[in-house]
Amino acid sequence: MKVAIIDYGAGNVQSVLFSLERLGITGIVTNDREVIKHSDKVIFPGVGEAESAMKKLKDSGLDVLIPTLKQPVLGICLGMQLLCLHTEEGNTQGLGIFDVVVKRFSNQVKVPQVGWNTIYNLQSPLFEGINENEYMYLVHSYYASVSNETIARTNYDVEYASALQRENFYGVQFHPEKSGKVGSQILANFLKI
Ligand SMILES: NC(=O)CC[C@H](N)C(=O)O
Repeated sequence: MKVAIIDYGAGNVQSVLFSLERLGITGIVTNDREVIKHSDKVIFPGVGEAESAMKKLKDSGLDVLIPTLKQPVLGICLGMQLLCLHTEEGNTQGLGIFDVVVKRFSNQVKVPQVGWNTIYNLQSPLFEGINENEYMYLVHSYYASVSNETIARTNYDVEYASALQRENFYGVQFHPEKSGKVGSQILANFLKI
């Protein structure tokens, strides 16, 4: 199985690579559009700030490629946010895969959320065999609003979409690669889709 990890200079590709290796898969870290296009699965990681990350994506022409992909694609954290319509972070237009806007948590809570929180209302094959209210690791100041594409929810300041799916596109706000055994199970489920 060929799993491409999109390398656009704004992703935590190494921890994703290690988490795949623990599952017996050697990921291909690449920004080569042909390699990504012909892979069996695509992981779109991301850490950092949306505006500069989107610029890096555009500089490498990956903003045009990603929406055309037909194989399963998993956006992680900032990767998921960039697949949405828009994020308030830097007033950044997203790729518009998910019909969702990304907003900033209010100042009623400590921002960014850093640490473990539960995911619940689990749907989709991504969470097969995963119990409700499992703890996952999160680091973020912005969140995707709940919509009909929501396949998991988390509550911090507000109830928000901690996972999204539309057709072959999946997104998770949490870091499965940093969420222990349950995180590995979610990645294994993605690889089986
Ligand atoms: N860890 C991250 O990359 C966070 C993504 C985004 N900057 C947010 O704060 O929500």
